Amino acid sequence: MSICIVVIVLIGYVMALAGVRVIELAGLAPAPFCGMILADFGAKVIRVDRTKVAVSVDTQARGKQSVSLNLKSPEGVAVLKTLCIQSDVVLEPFRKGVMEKLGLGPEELLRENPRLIYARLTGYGQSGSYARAAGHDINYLAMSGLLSMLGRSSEKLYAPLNLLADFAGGGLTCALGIVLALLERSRSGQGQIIDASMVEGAAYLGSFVWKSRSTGLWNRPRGQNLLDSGAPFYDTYRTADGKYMAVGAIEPQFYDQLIHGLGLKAADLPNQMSISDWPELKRTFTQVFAKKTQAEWSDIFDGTDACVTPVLPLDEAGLHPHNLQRRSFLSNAQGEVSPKPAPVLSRTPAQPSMSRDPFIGEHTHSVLEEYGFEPAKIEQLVSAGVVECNKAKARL
Ligand SMILES: C[C@H](CCC[C@@H](C)[C@H]1CC[C@H]2[C@@H]3[C@H](O)C[C@@H]4C[C@H](O)CC[C@]4(C)[C@H]3C[C@H](O)[C@]12C)C(=O)SCCNC(=O)CCNC(=O)[C@H](O)C(C)(C)COP(=O)(O)OP(=O)(O)OC[C@H]1O[C@@H](n2cnc3c(N)ncnc32)[C@H](O)[C@@H]1OP(=O)(O)O
Repeated sequence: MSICIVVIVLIGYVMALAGVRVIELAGLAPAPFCGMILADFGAKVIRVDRTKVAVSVDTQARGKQSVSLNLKSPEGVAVLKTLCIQSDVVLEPFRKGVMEKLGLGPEELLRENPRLIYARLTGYGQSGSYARAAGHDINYLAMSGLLSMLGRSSEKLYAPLNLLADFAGGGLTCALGIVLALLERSRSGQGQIIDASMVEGAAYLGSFVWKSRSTGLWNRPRGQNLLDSGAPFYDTYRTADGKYMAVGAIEPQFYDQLIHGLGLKAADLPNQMSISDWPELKRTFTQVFAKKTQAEWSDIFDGTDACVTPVLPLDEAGLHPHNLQRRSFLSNAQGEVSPKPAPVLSRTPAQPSMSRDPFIGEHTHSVLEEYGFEPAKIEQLVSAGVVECNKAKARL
């Protein structure tokens, strides 16, 4: 309690998710992101790691605590139950059926804690013939329909990193589900189960594509439409120094500014929306952009409405004046740079931890004590190999 007061005094406000207790079972990429979002906005997130593992693959552990627990032992299962009974959210990233096999399915846990929000983040969801199949982002994106639209004309399909299914359709969508369930619980007093399928999350993210098909926006083959790199005014261009500019000059008034900035004359060019002329116009833009460096083009287009921006590599994004002004990126105690949590809430913005990520099992002892385990019981669990405690000092 006193620590809580000190924190509030230091930061001056209570974060949106303060007081929310989350148990995150360690997973690959989407669930760790979901847990990090919740931690950034004030939730207490305890990641449950396996025992006998030295290094975590969780690169999104900001603000989390780590408990190292062997769920293959009945005592380990009992410990997890105790943690979940006193928590608001459990987040599990396993294949369908894994939690039930451990005796930790939603029926068991909700029976013991009816206020629990039981979030299940999987690729294919909890039902359907693929529910138990292994998969990764690219598979989920493929099944969502969206991957078929990603890629340039006459090139093969391309998954844009593992951003769309794992993180947008997966971790972020699951976090939305958790926040919605918390909001609803404040009225009903009841928890519920969240079935977050990355196929469906990614598909939902693409609602614009589905619902704009009748407009003709996607009528042409892949890579030849307005927003899929078909249009010359919505694409990237290489500059004289091998860097790139991004062009998004869709509306006529912005397109005029693009043409002006490029030093071209509208009268010498085909109409902006003459699709048959797009390949030729693209060649013209390509030649023009290749004549100046990225910095020179930025000077020309900065301060205009041409919708032209430099394509920044990760290590330059945080140094751009606009991003610096908004402090869009942060640097933690290790000097590691990463994006600040978004969006920004006016009264209670996220206050991400600046500390290093937890070592596996670093908080086993303190968390178990906090959740009511006597020191002698903790020692017994350690001796039996049910939990592992990793003393941070030994690692420094
Ligand atoms: C494209 C992305 C994935 C990218 C991941 C990469 C970023 C990383 C993958 C490997 C990493 C590298 C590697 O670790 C080596 C280095 C380590 C170093 O520390 C860092 C550098 C590394 C090079 C490192 C770098 C990177 O981190 C990597 C390259 C994705 O798409 S992620 C999305 C995947 N899909 C899902 O999450 C959907 C839902 N889940 C599933 O479908 C399955 O879980 C999945 C992912 C298919 C895995 O299936 P698997 O058979 O392995 O597991 P499950 O069936 O779910 O069962 C889990 C079993 O584990 C037991 N268990 C869980 N917790 C505990 C515990 N505490 N104690 C005991 N046992 C536990 C559980 O009971 C299950 O057991 P059973 O099988 O017996 O039922």
